[in-house]
Order: sequence, then C-alpha cells, then structure tokens
Amino acid sequence: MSVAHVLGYPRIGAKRELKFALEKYWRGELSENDLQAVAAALRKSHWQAQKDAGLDYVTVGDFSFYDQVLDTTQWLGALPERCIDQGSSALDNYFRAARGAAPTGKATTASELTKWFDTNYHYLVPELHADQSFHLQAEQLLGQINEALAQGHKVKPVILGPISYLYLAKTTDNSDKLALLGKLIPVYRQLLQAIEQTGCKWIQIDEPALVFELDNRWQEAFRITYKHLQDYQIRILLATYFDRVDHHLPLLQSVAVDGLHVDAVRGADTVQQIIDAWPKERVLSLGVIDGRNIWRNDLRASLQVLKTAQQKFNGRLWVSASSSLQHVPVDLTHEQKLPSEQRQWLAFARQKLDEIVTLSRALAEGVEAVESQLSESDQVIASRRHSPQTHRAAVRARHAAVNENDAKRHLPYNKRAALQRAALELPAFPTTTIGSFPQTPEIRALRAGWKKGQISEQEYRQGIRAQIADHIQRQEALGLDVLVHGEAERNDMVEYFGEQLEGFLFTENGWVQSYGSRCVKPPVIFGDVERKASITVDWAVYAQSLTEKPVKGMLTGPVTILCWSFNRDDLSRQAQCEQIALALRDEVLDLEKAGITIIQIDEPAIREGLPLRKGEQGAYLDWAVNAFKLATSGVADTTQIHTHMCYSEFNEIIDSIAALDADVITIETSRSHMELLQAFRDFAYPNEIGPGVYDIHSPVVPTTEQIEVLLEKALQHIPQERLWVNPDCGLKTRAWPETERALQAMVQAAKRLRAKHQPAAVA
Ligand SMILES: Nc1nc2c(c(=O)[nH]1)N[C@@H](CNc1ccc(C(=O)N[C@@H](CCC(=O)N[C@@H](CCC(=O)N[C@@H](CCC(=O)O)C(=O)O)C(=O)O)C(=O)O)cc1)CN2
Ligand code: MET
Ligand SMILES: [Zn+2]
Repeated sequence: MSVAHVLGYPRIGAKRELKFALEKYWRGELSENDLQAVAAALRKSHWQAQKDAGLDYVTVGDFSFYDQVLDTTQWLGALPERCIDQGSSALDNYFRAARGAAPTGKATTASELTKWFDTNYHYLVPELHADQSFHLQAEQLLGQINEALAQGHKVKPVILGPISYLYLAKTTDNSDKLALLGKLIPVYRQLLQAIEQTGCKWIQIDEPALVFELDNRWQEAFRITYKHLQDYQIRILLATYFDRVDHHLPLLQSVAVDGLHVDAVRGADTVQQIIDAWPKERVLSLGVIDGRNIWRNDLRASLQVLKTAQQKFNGRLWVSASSSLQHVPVDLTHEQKLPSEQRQWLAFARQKLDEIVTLSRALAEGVEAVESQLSESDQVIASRRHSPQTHRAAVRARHAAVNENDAKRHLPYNKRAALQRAALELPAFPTTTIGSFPQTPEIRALRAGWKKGQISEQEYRQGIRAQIADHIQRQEALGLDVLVHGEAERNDMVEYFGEQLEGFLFTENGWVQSYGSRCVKPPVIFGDVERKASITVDWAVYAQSLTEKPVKGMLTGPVTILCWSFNRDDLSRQAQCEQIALALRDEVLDLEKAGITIIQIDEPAIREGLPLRKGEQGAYLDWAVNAFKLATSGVADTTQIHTHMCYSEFNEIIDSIAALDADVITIETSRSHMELLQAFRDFAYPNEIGPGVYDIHSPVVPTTEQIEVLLEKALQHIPQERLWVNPDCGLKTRAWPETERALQAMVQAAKRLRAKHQPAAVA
C-alpha cells in the first residue's frame, strides 16, 4: 500500500466559478451567503474529484477566497488593524486587507502583494510589528474540515507552517520577525489540538521556505518550532516544494515530524540522497508529478524512482505532485480546440490526479495492473520527443549566429539621453501610463464575439481601432505627456504574444489563479519560436496617427514571456528565452521603422524567474539580462527604450536591472511606499525612473496630495531630471471612472511638482 495524495488542488474552478462569484460579491450583486454557497460547492466538487480519482486523502485548507497566506494571517488573528471595521463582517475585514475595499465598512490601503516564490501567483505580505499579538480564529478552516468529514472523506488538512509564514512576512517597524516566534507557536499548538479533535490523523504543514539556504538563526527557529509542535497525536507531514532541500537534510532529520514531502521534479537529482538519508520508519512523500507544468508524466521513469524508494519505505512511501496543483489549469477535458497530436501531450490538475493514482497502484498491485496507462504514457512521450513540429532549422541557425554586439546599444545612456531629450521635448517630470487601459466588458464582448465567429475579423479590428481612438482622446484630455494605445487588442500581455508566435500552443480554459479573482491562461511553448509577421505595428501606427504626442510602442519582454508560459522540458530555458528575444527584436525594429520613437518592453517577471537557490542565480541573471538586450539593442540611440517591472522584491537584483540599460524604467513601489527607491539610490542607478505613484490593484482613488507626497519622497532618491510620473502598473483591471480620476490626480501632482521645482518650466 502506498498513499496517493496532493498538496493542494486549484480552487478557482474549471470555469472560474469562484472568480465570477467574488467579483459579483464585491460589486454588491451577490450576498455573503450566496458567495459561501458557491465556495462550498467548489470545495465539494474538488474533494469529490480527488476521491473519484482514487486518492487516499482529500486535502482540506487549500481553498481560499483570495490567498492562502492571507488566510493564515486571518486564522492567526493578525489582520492589520486598519482593515478591521467593527460594523462589518469578518469576510469583509479579510477583503479589505486583500484589496482595500469591501461591500461593507470603510476603505483603507490594501496589504502589499508580492510573488509567491518563483511562481506567477501573488500572496499578501503579512504586516507584523514588535508588539503583535496572535489569537486563534480558525473557524473557517475547522468548518471546512468538518464539511469534508461530513461528506464522508478521509481528510488531510493543510496549513502554512510558522517558519515560512514568518519568512514571508514583513515587520512594519523593522523589528526582528523571529522575535515573534514565541507568540506564534502557541497559536499553532492550539490549532493542532483543535484539528486533532476533529479526528484527522495527518496534517500537512507547508514549509516551502526550506528551499532557501536559511541562516543559523532561522535553522534554530525551525528546530525549536517543530519541537513544540510534536506533542500531539496528529501526525505531521512536513511539505517542501519548488526546489531541492538536500542542503537541509540534517536539520530535517533533527525534528520529530512523521513525514516529509519533497519536490522530486525540481529536486530530481537529490531524490536518491533523500531516500538514503530519511529514516525508514517515517513517511516519505515523493512529488514525482510536476505541479508546475502541464506535460504528461513519463510514468515509467517516475515508477523507477518510486520503486527505489519503496524498497526502503514500503507502505510509508507516499506518491504526489511536486507542489500544490494550484499552479496548473484545472481540467484538460474542457479543451476541444487543441490539435490532437499536441493535446495528448498534456495533463492538467484533474489528469494529474489520475497519474498519481496510477503510480501508487503500480506500487501496490504491480505494473501489470496499470499496463495500459503505462504504455499510453510511453506512446505520448515518444510522440512529443519525435514530433517534427518542435524543431525549426532557421531558428536554430539564427540563434547559433548571435554575437555579443547584438546585445549592445551604440552609445552609453548619458549620451543617448541627451539625443532623446532633444528629439522628444518632454516637460520635466513627464507623465505616462504603463500600457493597458480598462479591459471593459465591451472590449471583452467584442473579442468573445470574434473568437466565437459572431463578428468578422474586420469588424473586430474596427472595434479595437475605435477603442484606441477613445484611449488617445482621453489621454489628450487628461494632459498626459507620453501616450499609449491601451492594449485593448490583448487578452493578456503574454498569451497575446503566444497566440501570434510560432512554437506556442494556447488553451480555451487553461486558467491559473494569479491573485485574488484574477487568472491567466499561460500559453505553452512546445517548439522553436519564430515570428511570422509583425504583431503590434499596425495598432501602434494607428494610435500615433491620432496625436502629436509620442505614443509608446508596447511589447512584453522575452523573460516575461518565458516565465508566464509553460515551458518545454527538452530545451534549456535560456535557449527558449533567446529564441523569443530574437522574434521580439524584429518587432522592435519594425516599430522603429514605422516611426515609433519610444518602445516599452515589459519585464515584470524578471525577478520571478530567479532561481530560488543563490548558487544558480548569477547564471540566470546573465542570460535574462542578455535576452532583454538582444531584444532591444538593435535600435538607434535616439529611440527611447522603456521597461516596466512590478510585484517583486527588486532590491537584490538592482545591478541586473541597471545592466538592462533601458533608458527608462517604470516600477512598482506604491504598496511598499517607495521603500524600493532606497536601493536605486544606494546603487546610484544611472538611468531614468518612474516609480509608481499609486496602486492600480486597488479600486481606491488616490488624491493629488498623496501622490505629491510620494513624488517628494522619490525626489530624495532620484534627481529630478531623471524622474517620471506614472501609476505602478497597467490599468486593465480598473474601470474608467476611477482610472480617469486617479490619472487626473497624477497629472495634477506632476504639475505641482513642476511649479515647485522648476518654476521656469511652467511659465
Ligand atoms: N500573464 C500575466 N501574468 C501576470 C500579469 C499579467 O498581466 N499577465 N500581471 C501581474 C498581475 N496579474 C494579473 C493577472 C491577470 C489579470 C487579468 O485581468 N486577468 C483577467 C483575464 C484576462 C483575459 O485573458 N481575458 C480574456 C478572456 C476574457 C473573459 O473572461 N471572457 C469571458 C467572456 C466575456 C464576454 O463574453 O463578454 C469568459 O471567457 O467567460 C480576454 O480579454 O479575451 C481576469 O482574470 O479576468 C490581471 C493581472 C502579474 N502576472
Ligand atoms: C504586469 S505588467 C503590465 C504591463 C502592461 N504593459 C500593462 O500595462 O498592462
Ligand atoms: Zn506591471
């Protein structure tokens, strides 16, 4: 017998039921009861899917209305005080921390949103302080456990562990996070006790922070914590994921947990070492099915690994996916338009459940019991390996011929800046936006109609042109200095390029949660990447034809396209990224040729692609920076290259950001109140910067005064001739009324700054 289980299942729903219910609730169109009913129905169906597939446990606690880290903050009774409005429900307090506003209660600033490890999922950063108190408020989690038990399931609850929770938190007073451990542990103990009373035999405690090289203090904290959590009957499965953990083996062995889960995909090279070292009387859970990618598993190869482990662990070997399945789409059965050859190469969350069960059955009953599944797996693995669709000779040849001059601008920044200043004639503190404007229901309906064949391509293009004209007009009226076309033609900044480039597959329903109710459909890189025809030039040229002001060309960068797609596993990430960079290089040059003088190449994912382990980071940063430069360096020195980044901790990669040598970077800093700029100053960042002056992920509209204060703060770090004024990200998730009010405030703040700091310029 070997146990089949998952660390977590997608919660958003195969048809994004949770997204639509949440957004209705926030708009005041759905009651809390009805929202709770949608949530309960989703949980029920997800547990049933796990049971139907034949898993031995259903995982409970992976559901969330917004984010699992925020859920942890809530059951720890540690929501920021400003979010708690006595007159409003617990759920609305929670939503205020997530997004600043909720149907009841007074709006406030939301908590900071940042990347969850190296994924495109975002979590809400816990805001703690030295005299923080914690008190157990786990009614929601306990309720869900009882709900699953009542449905007849064998339940394994999951919670985020105290070490990872603290590791991912920040203290608002700069006090020592670890000093809070003593207050945190008792609450975790109370929770374990409460869960034990529900009758559960196992609890999964996630400690993904163990993939980092923790210093001695953190290691000691880990040891102490788990010493205090061992007093209960309930058994602890300590789950690590997203990378190898061999560097912490002695530490892991030193704590009295009953089981350990490791990522056997990212940590494949270290699995044998783990098998050898982990005590045989404890459980070992091997995540052999990839929780981060959509390729069908090579079941025979996985079985090989599992069998080695089985010799030692027997029934104490558990089979799982490498990480929670929340990072892959829900169900391949909803994909009807994929080419059949390629469709059979894929497995989404639901299909991965079957793969896990097949492997565990092979261990329990022998390979004969699952021979048909194994031979089907052999066949699809071979089909993908030998497909002529994946290899393009011209792409390979061009890639091989790249040389280092291809990734260099001609003149250094200061010389380019002088030329650009003369050519562009922008005012001091130039105002701009990040690219997208509200993706209104009208735009979505237009695209949906075109995709369903209800309107013609020509009608669709006409409709998008009307949107562009409207966007230009609104920007002129607002008095912005550098305009954008608004990205109405893009369903998403990565998927759109995936649809236009050769070598990509895209799905109809392959949704993955990005944050809260927001989802993405990552395209799939399956073959060599090539650009058939220009992608954005017509739209940009049309927009520029409507105004005297410069319109920024708008592209997504090679690293971001790589990071926000599912990648092939038969070619290095570096090579995939460089192929994309060469395709984009052609697009950049076509834009320039068409008269576009400012081109923005967004790289919001550059930090996210950073390997979690320090030793591997340098090599990544080198090729990532190089790919950006390969895409952007073909232009004349008078052409101004912008880039944009958001929702990550950029401090530690500031030198690589500078090495991109973009003329202007617009960057998210508003939710962290410009904390980031210190790093730009300390590093003496040489080029121009537009620190985001308001948070576009919250519906709350900033005032001119608030923006002015932030800009004054920015001026302490950035010389005024290099300071731009812009929101902190694109505006596609916002509605027009709040967008226009916010941009009005922003333009007003820029004017006040000009008057204050450059009186001559306003005369
Ligand atoms: N890939 C990616 N990652 C990213 C970002 C990003 O922009 N892209 N931004 C950062 C933050 N993340 C974000 C992720 C998603 C969204 C977002 O707005 N997503 C949209 C979906 C965008 C999309 O693909 N829209 C499609 C499909 C629209 C849709 O839902 N259509 C309806 C039908 C509409 C109708 O009939 O009227 C449906 O399918 O049900 C389109 O425009 O064509 C959403 O969840 O609502 C925003 C920010 C970091 N990571
Ligand atoms: C997540 S970064 C978004 C950049 C893109 N140009 C936009 O404005 O939406
Ligand atoms: Zn952004």
